Amino acid sequence: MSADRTSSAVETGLTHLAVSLRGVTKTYGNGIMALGPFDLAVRKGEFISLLGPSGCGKSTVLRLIAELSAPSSGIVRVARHEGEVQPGHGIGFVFQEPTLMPWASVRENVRLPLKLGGVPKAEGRARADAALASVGLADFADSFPRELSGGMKMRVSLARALVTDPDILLMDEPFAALDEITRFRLNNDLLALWRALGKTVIFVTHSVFESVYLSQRVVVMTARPGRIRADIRIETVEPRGEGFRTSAAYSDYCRKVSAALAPSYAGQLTL
Ligand SMILES: Nc1ncnc2c1ncn2[C@@H]1O[C@H](COP(=O)(O)OP(=O)(O)OP(=O)(O)O)[C@@H](O)[C@H]1O
Repeated sequence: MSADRTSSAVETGLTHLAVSLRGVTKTYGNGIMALGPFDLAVRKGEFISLLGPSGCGKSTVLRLIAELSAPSSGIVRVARHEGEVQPGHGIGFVFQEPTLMPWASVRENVRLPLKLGGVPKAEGRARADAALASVGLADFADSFPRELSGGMKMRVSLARALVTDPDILLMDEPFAALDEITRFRLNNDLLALWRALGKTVIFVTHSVFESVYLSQRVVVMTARPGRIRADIRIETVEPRGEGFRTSAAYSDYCRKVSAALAPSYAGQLTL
């Protein structure tokens, strides 16, 4: 079966949902069964994290949603705007590596998706500058990637994903390579952006702490083939900030998520 994608949210039956995966499996050409059966429903505007052991299929889930890969069985549905025709159009993807073009300015890196989409240059530059401003890099549009820190490069990557104004942001371990202070700052900035822009975010991470801090729901997966082991709602006073990181509720959620991730280690987690 192939992904089921039609041109409007009403037709896909996804009135309140941004993404729906039902009975989805994925077996790669080499015979590895990466996923499933896997079921997931993500509400519009929701921030969820996928957490699970290495190789359990987290990136595979993102690739299926972005239509970079087709399911072996089951149905993948993604809500679309009326009139949206190109696959992946309403989706922004951020990877662990910023993958910037070293020869191009920051502005031109961010403008790339618009350039590929045929948006006129002046409009593209204005939109790239606005996206850069939204991630705090208004003053770096004319810089080159080699002049930026790791955290700033990741901000550029985020701006490039946001520049097309996607409804859904897929983030595959975006902050894993950054030092902890930079990571915490980017966590807070991402939350502020999410609150301001109302995007649906599906965030892959290996970090229990990061998943609990960021998400409204943490979806814990089993080892390959990945299935859902636990779906844990994180409820706290919003907007959450640094106070949440040091709260008893945060520690309790981290323990709960760790217990779901690796039941045998749960008792050893000290915070
Ligand atoms: N294109 C591919 N061809 C063959 N096997 C693949 C392909 N992509 C992924 N796999 C395999 O499928 C499994 C799931 O991979 P995936 O990258 O989705 O896991 P993951 O949970 O994101 O892993 P990690 O946490 O290590 O990044 C792994 O065993 C991987 O080796």
